[in-house]
Amino acid sequence: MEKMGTAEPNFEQLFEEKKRVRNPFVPVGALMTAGVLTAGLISFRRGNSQLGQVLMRARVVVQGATVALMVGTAFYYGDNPWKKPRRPQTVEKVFATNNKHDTGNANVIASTRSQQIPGIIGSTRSSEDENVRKALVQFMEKLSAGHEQNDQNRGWDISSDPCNSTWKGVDCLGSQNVKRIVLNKFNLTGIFDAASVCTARSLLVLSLKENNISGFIPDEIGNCKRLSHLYVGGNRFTGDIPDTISQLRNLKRLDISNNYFSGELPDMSRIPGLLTFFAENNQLSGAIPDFDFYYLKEFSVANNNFSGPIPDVKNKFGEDSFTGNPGLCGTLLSKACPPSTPPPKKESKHSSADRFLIFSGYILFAVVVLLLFALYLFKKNKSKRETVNVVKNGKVANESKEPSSNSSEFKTGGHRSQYSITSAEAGTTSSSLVVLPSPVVNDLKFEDLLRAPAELLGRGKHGSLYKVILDNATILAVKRIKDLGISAEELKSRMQRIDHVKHPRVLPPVAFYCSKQEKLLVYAYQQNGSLFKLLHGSQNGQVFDWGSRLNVAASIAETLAYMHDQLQEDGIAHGNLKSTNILFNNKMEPCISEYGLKTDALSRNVAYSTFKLDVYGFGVVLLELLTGKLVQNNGFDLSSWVYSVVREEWTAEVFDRDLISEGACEERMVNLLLVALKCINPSPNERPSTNRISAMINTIKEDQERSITTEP
Ligand SMILES: Nc1ncnc2c1ncn2[C@@H]1O[C@H](COP(=O)(O)OP(=O)(O)OP(=O)(O)O)[C@@H](O)[C@H]1O
Repeated sequence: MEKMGTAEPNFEQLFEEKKRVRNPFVPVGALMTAGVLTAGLISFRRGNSQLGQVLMRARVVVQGATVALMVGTAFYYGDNPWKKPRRPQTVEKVFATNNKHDTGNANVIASTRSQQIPGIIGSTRSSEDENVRKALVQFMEKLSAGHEQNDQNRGWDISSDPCNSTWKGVDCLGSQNVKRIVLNKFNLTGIFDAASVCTARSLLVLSLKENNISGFIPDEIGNCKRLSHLYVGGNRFTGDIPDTISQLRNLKRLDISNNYFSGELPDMSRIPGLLTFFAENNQLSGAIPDFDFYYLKEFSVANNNFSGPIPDVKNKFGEDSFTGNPGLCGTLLSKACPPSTPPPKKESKHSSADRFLIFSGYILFAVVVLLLFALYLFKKNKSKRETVNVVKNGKVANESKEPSSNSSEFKTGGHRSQYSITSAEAGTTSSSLVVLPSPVVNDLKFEDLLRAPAELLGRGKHGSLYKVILDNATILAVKRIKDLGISAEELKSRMQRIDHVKHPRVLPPVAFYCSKQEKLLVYAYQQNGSLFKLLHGSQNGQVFDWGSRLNVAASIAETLAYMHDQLQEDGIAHGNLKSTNILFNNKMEPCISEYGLKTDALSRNVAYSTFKLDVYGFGVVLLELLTGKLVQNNGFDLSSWVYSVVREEWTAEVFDRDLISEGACEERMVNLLLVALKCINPSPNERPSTNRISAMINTIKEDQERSITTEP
């Protein structure tokens, strides 16, 4: 069930725009300055000295500043006049029409993207094509600068179609858009015009290995949003690796080895699912930044100038990956790190103006917090005087003697009645809240939950879900379960078992509460929403492409297989797997939520069938990914529709039209469909194990990867 609740960011914001700025305190600082100054001015002008009214006014102004802040932040994520280019722009922007693609303006991007879908807007599509062609020719001219033998640019000619002719190194992989550019050992001696090449927004693979290309990698590389493979190893690149590289959320393989890159690496942990990182033989320095070592398969930073401790590589990489960095220490290199030396600090890359804004941001932030705190104390005192807490039939209600506009403003728990628990219960059972070890909350009290305002997000068949904001601004999702049917002790051991198994892609409960009247499960709130929302919510013209869907399928299959393996003996399956229970964490990685809530798996037979139910649920998720259609009636409607279409041999009709327009490979989609059909087999015994499913999907993924990396 997907309804109500706060508006979630759209796909574009999540995947692309959101990460453009590293420090939001720059706009925050400036806007708060404006807000607080305006507050002061208003109060001063009206000559009002009553603390309450001044505070009230400040509050209004702060709210205004917050709105301005949101607008300002959106503005900042686009073309922000404060955001000065960090590094010299090596490539001038040539085509005015293309420049608008680089503005970061979501609307412009959305409209230009829709133009890329063949057949939607015919005439704009051809002018778009022409722009891409021009930009690509420009890219090649700059790459091959000064080489006579490169004339005719290896068939890269504005008058011909890159997908239909003789453009060397270009491949559209059966679609109408450029997907792969492989120019390895082309004796290229020019510079890398990322702004131009990234005009081809469908580009998945860019390989420039073993040439003599020099200069920087320009910031505009961040515009190649769909890039999954970037190989620039074996050139003469200099300068630092641009921060924008960490905006390439689809990047799987990155090779920058054997160049002259220097400076510090950006935060690579922001690229979820990076499989390869080769940076050996450069002059990179500073600490090795965070990587998602859980997923990395190949990694080397050997022969650079890195310093500080080697991060936890989860036993996946050995000494070879780190040798040749005299400043590095750690057990891998048999060189103990000095206990008191903190890891070298990253030097701030902000300009002094930025630093000033950040600093004033912090100060003003503190001032605003103090003001709000004073306001809070003032209101608390006031309400003590004016409000009587009346307990009726065990429910708490607020009754104001003198209802006023001011007092009503402070009844923030407007939705609270839906969530509130009898005061008698609150008073006697607070010790029953079990808080599991987690970085999300460490000292959560039952009273904190009761006190916090709650917003109903949805009412599913297993209960209701509330978004709860604690006093310290931590946001939680509290599931109020109906008919749990097990004792507090059983729930406790089940939750602790799930927590103990720990998989980074399973959202563990952070706390739970179980009494006769109430069963609550508390999770960290995931701002990025669910797979359901991504597939069926408003995407504002954004693309959830085949590669991303396949990654979600593979990742969930792998996670489910692990959980089933670990919890087989305990008989704990998920029990209610569906797209609303697949949530995206802050790195946009898909995570399984509400694992183990279905609690009727008590006998071996029932447990077995619950595991098979998970397989069915996963099959329906696969069908949703492939068809883009809504699930109703527990997936039964969707699976019977798919069966009927497949039986009549209209297989292509099954697939989401967005996938077809994107040019996704039909053979691989059919293969995934076959896996889905196996999973939804009406006979549970015929359904494959999750290990088998994961292996089958990985084969499709490898096949996909091979197809885009194989050189033409
Ligand atoms: N931890 C969370 N953070 C953010 N959103 C969440 C979280 N857990 C669930 N949601 C979302 O809140 C909405 C309501 O969740 P709820 O679990 O009530 O729905 P459901 O999965 O359809 O119900 P049920 O699990 O009872 O069948 C869903 O859209 C779900 O994706």
